[in-house]
Amino acid sequence: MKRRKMVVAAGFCLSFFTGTLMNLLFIPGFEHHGERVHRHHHENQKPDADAPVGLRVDELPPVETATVGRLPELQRQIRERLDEILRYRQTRAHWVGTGPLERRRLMDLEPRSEWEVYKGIGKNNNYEQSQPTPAVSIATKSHREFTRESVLGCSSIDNVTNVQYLGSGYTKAVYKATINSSFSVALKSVDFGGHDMENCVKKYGSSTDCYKLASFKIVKEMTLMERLQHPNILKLYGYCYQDNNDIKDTVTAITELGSPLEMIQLLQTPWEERFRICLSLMRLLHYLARSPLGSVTLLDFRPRQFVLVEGVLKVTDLDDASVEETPCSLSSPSDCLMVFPARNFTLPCHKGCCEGINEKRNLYNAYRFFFTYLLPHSAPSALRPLLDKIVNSTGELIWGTDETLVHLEKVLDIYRNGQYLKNNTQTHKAEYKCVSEASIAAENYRCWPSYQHDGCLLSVFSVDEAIEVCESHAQCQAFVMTNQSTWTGHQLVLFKTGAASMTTAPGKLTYIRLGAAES
Ligand SMILES: Nc1ncnc2c1ncn2[C@@H]1O[C@H](COP(=O)(O)OP(=O)(O)OP(=O)(O)O)[C@@H](O)[C@H]1O
Repeated sequence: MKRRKMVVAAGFCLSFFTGTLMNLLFIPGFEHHGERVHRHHHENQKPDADAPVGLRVDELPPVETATVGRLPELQRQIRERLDEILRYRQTRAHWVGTGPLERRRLMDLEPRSEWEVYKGIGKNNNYEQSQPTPAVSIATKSHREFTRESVLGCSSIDNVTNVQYLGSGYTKAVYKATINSSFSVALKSVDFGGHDMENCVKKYGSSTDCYKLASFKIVKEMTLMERLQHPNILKLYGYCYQDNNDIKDTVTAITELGSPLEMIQLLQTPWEERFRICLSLMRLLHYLARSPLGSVTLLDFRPRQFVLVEGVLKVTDLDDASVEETPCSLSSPSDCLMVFPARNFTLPCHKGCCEGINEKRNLYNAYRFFFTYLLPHSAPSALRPLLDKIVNSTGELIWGTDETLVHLEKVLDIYRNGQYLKNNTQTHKAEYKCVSEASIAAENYRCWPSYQHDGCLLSVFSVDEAIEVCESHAQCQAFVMTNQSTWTGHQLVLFKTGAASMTTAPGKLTYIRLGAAES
């Protein structure tokens, strides 16, 4: 009990700290740059920078400090957000899971007052009492075992260590924390000092209600994480409701931990890794186009909405996801106009809805934020025509997610099987001597794009490809076939300027260019 209070206090301090940090870091124009189409948008949502023309976007009224008579409006917004969450939870047609959160959900949806329904959403107090989290076993279990068997709750985050601030956006603050000294998670909560809370309190003067509105974004995100199960959607491990000093029932989502996507850094990583990100993204969009909840669009598609987990791209920010179809009438073609900064598209109106608008918006955003930068750049030359076709077809919205994914999977297949290599009939200029169980300790040189900062570590399909690479580098006199491989099964090879520092190394093979210094 005492410890819980301390954690609550710590949580409050963290929120305060984040808020202060965000205030210090606030730069005008920091807001969103994704487009937005949503019938329930209102002034407490993030501002639209390039919302599509012709689609229904509410006007954002100026922020006012006068709060008198405005609370019913705030209540309406809370109600709308709650209704949206309930819609996601009530879509039973494609019901997939039977996890503990969902079992709680069925109990939670018994008709009660609005406040009770709110408090019931995702609240796991009963679950915690009936099935205490086996804290001791956490240390010995893998993520998969761990999350399949248990849902994390307040008791799991009571004694977290290594708490580190990861980032924050308009509404939420995210921290990295270690549970039981062994299991790293991300903790997401409402940022008390964030723009969302600050603007709302300024306008409506009720921190309790503003918190409720903001926390529904986290509840929506948790609901979607639970309903949309896919390897490229961040896993929800659990959640905790606890009383804060001022506000009752503050919610913390406990999710899989990732690392923020740094586009500049990505441009410097090997093509194979960048291709992996694009393929992960496409697999995600393919799933979202026909998800159990319908066709889901990510209204805010900036790279910062995604994180990397062991090289795999996963979406983390789902509070701007929407399954709403855009209504249209045949007499008004502009209803289905999608406006992006560089170009516009008009989609067909079919049975009162803009056909495939959610899927197409995701695809074009994948093109403009990811594919153009990450796909063709420094790809194996034999794959360039295929990759260019993928980039062009998504940029023109010629293909849907099905076809785009088929083409990306085909690229993966060609790459995995080494079919991108030129016919190996060509003879190599030099002869190489193979020394088994050996490696070269020093004699490194730098190359680009290397998997290692201070050496030339590249992935190859075969020894022949390694020889080709070595012959294309003026410094290369030897190379070590390591026993490590990349996600495609390609082998990692360390290229060297010589073999003077050769040592015994089980499992590794060293190739020395004949005529190179060996002593
Ligand atoms: N699971 C995670 N692992 C690592 N970092 C994360 C994780 N979730 C979020 N982040 C980081 O925290 C930041 C804020 O999280 P999030 O996007 O959910 O907040 P938000 O308030 O909805 O932000 P936005 O204004 O972009 O919508 C993200 O940009 C991301 O860099």
